[in-house]
Amino acid sequence: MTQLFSSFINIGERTNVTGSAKFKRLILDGDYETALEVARQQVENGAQIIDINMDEAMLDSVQAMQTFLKLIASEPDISRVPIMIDSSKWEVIEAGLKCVQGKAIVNSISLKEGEDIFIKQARLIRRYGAATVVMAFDETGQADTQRRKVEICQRSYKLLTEVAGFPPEDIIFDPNIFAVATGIEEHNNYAVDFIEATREIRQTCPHVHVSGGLSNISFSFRGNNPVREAMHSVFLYHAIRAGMDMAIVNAGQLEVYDEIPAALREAVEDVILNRRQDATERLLEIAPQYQGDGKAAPQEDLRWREAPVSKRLEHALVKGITDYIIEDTEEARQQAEKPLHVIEGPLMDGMNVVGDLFGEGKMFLPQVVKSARVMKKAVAHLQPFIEAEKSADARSNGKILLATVKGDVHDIGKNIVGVVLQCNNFEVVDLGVMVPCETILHTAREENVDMIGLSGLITPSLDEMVHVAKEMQRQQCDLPLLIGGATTSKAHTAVKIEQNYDAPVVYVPNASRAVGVCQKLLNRQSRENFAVELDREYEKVRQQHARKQPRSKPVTLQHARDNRCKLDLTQLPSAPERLGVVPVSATINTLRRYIDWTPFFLTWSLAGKYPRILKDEVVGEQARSLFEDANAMLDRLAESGRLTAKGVCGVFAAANIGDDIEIYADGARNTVLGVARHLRQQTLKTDYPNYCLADFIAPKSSGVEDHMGAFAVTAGIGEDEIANQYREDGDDYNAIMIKAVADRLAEAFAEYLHERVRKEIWGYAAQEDWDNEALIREKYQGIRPAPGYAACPEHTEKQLIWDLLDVETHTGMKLTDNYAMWPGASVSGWYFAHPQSRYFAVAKIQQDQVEDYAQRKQWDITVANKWLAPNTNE
Ligand SMILES: C[S@@+](CC[C@H](N)C(=O)[O-])C[C@H]1O[C@@H](n2cnc3c(N)ncnc32)[C@H](O)[C@@H]1O
Repeated sequence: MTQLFSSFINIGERTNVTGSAKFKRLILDGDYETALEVARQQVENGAQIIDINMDEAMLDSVQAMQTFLKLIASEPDISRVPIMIDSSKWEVIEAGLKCVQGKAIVNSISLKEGEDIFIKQARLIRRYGAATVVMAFDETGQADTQRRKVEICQRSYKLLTEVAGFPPEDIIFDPNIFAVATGIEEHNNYAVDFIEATREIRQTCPHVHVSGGLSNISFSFRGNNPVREAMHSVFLYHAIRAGMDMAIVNAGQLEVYDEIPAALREAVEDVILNRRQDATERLLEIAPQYQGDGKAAPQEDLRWREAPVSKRLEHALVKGITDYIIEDTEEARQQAEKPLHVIEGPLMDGMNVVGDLFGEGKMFLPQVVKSARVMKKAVAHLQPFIEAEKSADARSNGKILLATVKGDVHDIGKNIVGVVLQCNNFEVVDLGVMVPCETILHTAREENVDMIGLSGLITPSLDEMVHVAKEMQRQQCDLPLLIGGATTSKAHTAVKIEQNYDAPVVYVPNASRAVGVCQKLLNRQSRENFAVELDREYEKVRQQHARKQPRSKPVTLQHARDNRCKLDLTQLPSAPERLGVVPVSATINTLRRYIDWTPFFLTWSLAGKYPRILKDEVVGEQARSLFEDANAMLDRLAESGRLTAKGVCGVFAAANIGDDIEIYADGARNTVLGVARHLRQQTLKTDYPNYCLADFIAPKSSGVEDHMGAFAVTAGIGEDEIANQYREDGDDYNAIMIKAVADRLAEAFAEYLHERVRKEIWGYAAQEDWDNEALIREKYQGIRPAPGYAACPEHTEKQLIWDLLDVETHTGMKLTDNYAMWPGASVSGWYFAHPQSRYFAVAKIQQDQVEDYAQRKQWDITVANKWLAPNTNE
C-alpha cells in the first residue's frame, strides 16, 4: 500500500447514506445508476479513495453494499481508486470485502468489543488483503485526550502486528476528530489532542497512516461554510505536518490555507491550536462577517417584507420572527376597524396555519412555542388599545384552567400544553404548581372556565387527582376534567378517576392531543358525542384491567425473603476516604459537561438519541436549533450567575437488618442516625433473587463493616424567578427552556457528584475514567437509586435523606406535603457501591408486606396503604 500514500489522500465522503441525504434517497429508491454518478463525480473531483456506507435502518445493507460494489467494479474510471467499505456492522463489511476486486480498505475496526473480536476481524481482513481503519476506541469508550488516543493506538498496533500478523503499512489509525469551539471548555483542546496524538502515533507506530473525518472539527459553525472551510484548511495544515496523511473530506469544499483572509485565519488558528482563552468568543464574533460569499455579510432574505401586512404577520408567526412584529401589528391595527379585529383576523389566521402545520407534523413543538412568543408580543401591543376602547375581551375558543396538583412542583409538561392551547386561541388560566383542590375549584368558578386540566409528575399526585375529581362531583361541578403528566395513564384515568366524576374525564397523553380534545369538549353537540365515545372506551379499558391476569405469581413475603440476593462479602467496596456529610457546589460550566441531552429533546417532543438526533433527517434541523438555544442559555446562565447549583452528600457506616438498613453516626457504629426501610420484590422468581435494596449492604450479623451513601442536589435555585420573568415578557419559549435546561443540569449534577463520590469522597473506584457517554450508560460500579423510582418507590423515605444530610440547611431544597422536591430541578437518592448492586422494580407487593412495612415505619395500616398504593394497585 505504501505507494498509495506517498502524499496526502482525500477520501470522498458523498457515497455515504448516513452523511448524504441525496445519496440515501437514491439508494432507497433503488436508483443505482444515479448513485454511481455520485461516485464518479467524487473521483473526478479528486477523491483518491471513496468511502461507501449503506448503514440505514430501512435498507438491507448487505444487499445494498454488494449491489453497489459490483456496479462499481464494472466502471473502470471509478474502480481505479481504492474502495473504503464503511459500516458499523461486521456482516456488511465482510459482504463488501467479497465484492471488491482491487485493494479494499475496511472502515473500521476497534477494541470496542475487546481484543478477541478485534484480532479475529483483523485476521479476516488480512485474508482479503485489505487495509483497515482502526478507530481510537476501546472497551471504555472513544478516546478524547491525547494520552488515550495514543495509548489505544499503540495497544492496537501491538495486537495487529504481533498477534494478527497485520502489515503495519495497511493500518490507518483514526484518532477521532471532535468539534472545537463548542462553548464547552473541555472541548477547546480537542484539535491539539488530535494533532499531538498523530505526531506521537506516527513516531511510535512505524509505517502506519493517520486519518480522520474532517467535517466534525467545525460542527459548531454549521451554516457558515466559509468559516467551516477555513477551519478545515487550518486544521489540515497543522495535522498534516504532524503526520496525518489521509482525511475523509469534501474535496470541493476546502479553502486554500493561504487564501483565507488574514483576520479569519488568525482567529481560526487560535481556536484550532487552543492559543487563547477567549479564542471561541473571538471567532464567534467575527464569523458572521464571512458568512455567504466569504467576503461580506449576507443580506437577510427580506422579500417577505414586501407582502401585505396579513401575510407578513403569518410569516412572522410561522417562522417565529419577533423582529418586526410590533411594527406590523401596529400597521394592521391602523388598517383595522377595531384593534380586536387584528387578533381575530390576521393573527388568528396565522396561528391557524401554525396549528395546521403542527397537526400535520410539518412543524415541531419548539417552533410552535416560538410562534406563541410572537403572538404574545403582538397581543401585548394591542392590549392597551383594546382596553382604551373598553371593548369586550377577544372572543377565545374557550377558557381552560391548568394546575399542577398539590404536593407536586413539576410544570414543564403543563406549561407546554398551556402554550399550545393559547396558540389555538384558548384562554389559559394557569395556577402554577402545588395548587390545592380548593383553589382549583374556587378559581374555576370565579373565572367561569370551560374546563379544568390537572397535571402531576410523581405518583402521589395520582391520588390528589382522584381527590379533585371526587370534590368536583361533591360540589356538583360539571366541567370536563383533563388529566395529564408523566405518571398518569389512560388505565389510571379510567379505573381510578373517571368513575368518580359524572362529567367527561379525559386522559391527554401529550400537548399535541390537547387541542383536539379541548375543541371536542367545547361544543355542546360534539361534547356529548365525545362523552359517549369516552364512556365506551374507558369502560373497555376497565374491563381489560379487571380481566388482566397478574403477570407473575405472587409469593409470600417470607418466601421472597428466603430468596434474597446473597451478597458476596469478599467484594465489598473499600472503606470511605471520608465519612459524614459533605456539602458540594458546582459551576454551570462544570455541570454542562455531564449533561445527558437525549431527555432534553424528548421534553420538546423530539424523539431520537443525542448526538444522532442533530443529524436526523426529519427533526435534525429543529434539534440543532433547540440545541443551540439551550447552549446559548447555558452560556448566559454561566455568565450571569442567576442559576445556582447546590448539593450535599454523605457516606455512612451501615448494616443490613432484614429489609432495613441501619445507618450510623460514625465508624464506631454505636449511634444509629436513622433506618432506611426498603421494599422487596414479591413475585415468583425462578432464575433471579427477589431483590430488595437492603440486600446490597452486608448483614449486621456477618460482623463485616459496610457503608452506604446518600445525596441531594439541585440546579434550580433561581429557576422560578428566571422563568417568571420570561413569562412576564411574553416569552414562554425561554420560560420552558430555562426549566428544561435546569432539569438537565440537576441530572448532570447527580452524575457529576456520583463520579466524585466514587473517585474521591468514598473513593472505591479512584482509578475509573469514563467519558460522558459511558457515565450516561451507567458503566461504573454502584448505583444511586432515587426514592420514588422503581427500586424504592415509596416517597416518604426522602425525609430520611433530608435528615441525614440536613439537606435544607445545605442546599435550600425542600420537600412538599407529598414529598416532591422543591425546586423542581432536583435529584436525591442513595448510593450503593457493591458490584452486585443493580436497579430493579419492586413492582406488585402483597398485603403481608404492606403490614410488615407499616409496622417497621410505625404507621397505621391506612397510611401504609396510601403510600404503597402504586405498588398494591399495579
Ligand atoms: C432517570 S435517569 C437519570 C439520568 C439520565 N442520564 C438523565 O440525565 O436524565 C436514571 C436515574 O434514575 C434513577 N433510577 C433509574 N431506575 C431506577 C430504579 N429502578 N430504582 C431506583 N432508581 C432508579 C437512578 O437515580 C438513575 O441514576
